[in-house]
Amino acid sequence: MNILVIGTGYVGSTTAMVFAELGCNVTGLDTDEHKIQQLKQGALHFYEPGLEDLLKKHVHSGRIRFTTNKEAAIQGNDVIFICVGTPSRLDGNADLRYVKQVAEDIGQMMGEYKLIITKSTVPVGTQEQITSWVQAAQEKPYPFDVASNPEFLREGKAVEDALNPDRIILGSNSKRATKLLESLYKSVKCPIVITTPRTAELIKYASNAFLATKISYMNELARLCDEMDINVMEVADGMGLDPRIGSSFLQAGIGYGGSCFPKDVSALILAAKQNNVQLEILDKVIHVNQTQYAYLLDKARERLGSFANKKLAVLGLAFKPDTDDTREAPALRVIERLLNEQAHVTVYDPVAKLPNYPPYDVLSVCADVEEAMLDADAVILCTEWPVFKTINWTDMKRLMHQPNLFDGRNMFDAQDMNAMGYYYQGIGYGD
Ligand SMILES: NC(=O)c1ccc[n+]([C@@H]2O[C@H](COP(=O)([O-])OP(=O)(O)OC[C@H]3O[C@@H](n4cnc5c(N)ncnc54)[C@H](O)[C@@H]3O)[C@@H](O)[C@H]2O)c1
Ligand SMILES: O=c1ccn([C@@H]2O[C@H](COP(=O)(O)OP(=O)(O)O[C@H]3O[C@H](CO)[C@@H](O)[C@H](O)[C@H]3O)[C@@H](O)[C@H]2O)c(=O)[nH]1
Repeated sequence: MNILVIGTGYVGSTTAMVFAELGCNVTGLDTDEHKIQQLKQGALHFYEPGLEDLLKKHVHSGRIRFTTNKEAAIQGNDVIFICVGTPSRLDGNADLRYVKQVAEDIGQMMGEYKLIITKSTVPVGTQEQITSWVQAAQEKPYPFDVASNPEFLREGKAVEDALNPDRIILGSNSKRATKLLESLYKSVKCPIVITTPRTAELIKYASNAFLATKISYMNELARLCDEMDINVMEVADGMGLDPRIGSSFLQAGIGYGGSCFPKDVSALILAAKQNNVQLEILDKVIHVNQTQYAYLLDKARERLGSFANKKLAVLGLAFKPDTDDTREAPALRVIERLLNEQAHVTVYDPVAKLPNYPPYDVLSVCADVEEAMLDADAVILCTEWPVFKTINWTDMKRLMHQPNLFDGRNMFDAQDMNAMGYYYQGIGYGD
């Protein structure tokens, strides 16, 4: 089967790879000439373990090709996956301008039947909107279907998640589309849920919001654990053994970030408001998340007296390990606050770069952990990169001005760090 994937970011590139692995001929289309040039060489324009190797394999075998030529790409493929971004607008709603552009392009350029499938995360009702955008752009009424097939991959684990999904959600109200979609996914071994497009769209938001809720619940519980002198990780271990609760997403820390949870929780709250329903739990989920980084900084400020003229080393910029993505990363909020309070800030991340806009553009990422920690009054650890476990913390202590470690990801054992002479504070470790 010939497949067109529109948008070659995290989701688009991964989707292209999945269908090439399933034996389809895939075309990846993007408006960004630079990304397409890189992809044509088999080089990925973002960091995602394992994905580049698979892309290279399929680019070299000719299973995947990349282009910026919309017309040829749309006319040459009957199955089209929309994988463009749906960022937050200022009011918190999803910005559908890229999806609309793609729908209009398809409407204008199609010359025969197309199955249009939305993988981007889009609000309930978008399938109907896409249908009307395509129709409005058509010169002749060629037949088409629009289906919803939300994506559930995690950054850093995109290959694993996309090749072995927990479930495939197919939202379709056309028999022809459902049949085509089922045949596309026939060799994937996981439950396939066939439902309406609106239900599929809501399943995506409801899933992300639920996971975000688990995290904020644990983060709030961690604050209680600090007061009660209880280790929140032991509480999580005990809770997680109950299969009704499950052991994943119970890790307390400095809060969730990324390109999905923050925007999707806000978009769901707004969608509910527009339907006269207030999702009060989710309002609190956001509040806890937005104050969690400050909770860790309060502990650090208390210890140091103030941040003014102190040297603070921030370890980890990415919103989670194994990605270079810093969208909504808690580390950025930490850095901004520290700079506002006149601290000298150094930063180290093994992969991610600092944004090139204020206030971050005054800093640069250190070449190594040693450079970041030299003469530091404290370390604020924001991302649990495995490489931080391999640091020789005893040697590092000698480099520091004061051995204070504030661990926003609960990576280390408090007793071990204390034994090495560190003043150590995690989140929800007790005192
Ligand atoms: N990143 C994730 O882990 C993830 C996981 C599941 C779902 N999603 C959802 O999938 C969607 C895409 O996310 P992403 O992280 O891959 O986005 P991204 O920003 O990394 O990539 C989007 C790509 O679309 C391209 N694009 C924009 N307009 C275009 C157009 N008119 N024609 C062709 N290409 C165009 C951009 O140049 C960019 O390369 C979003 O809705 C997101 O919420 C993301
Ligand atoms: O117990 C936990 C688990 C995660 N996080 C944080 O939560 C954020 C999101 O992590 P994760 O969900 O692993 O990464 P994403 O790539 O954002 O993936 C989420 O968002 C994607 C985009 O919608 C979905 O496809 C995925 O299913 C969903 O997990 C990160 O900042 C993590 O540090 C915690 O603080 N504690």
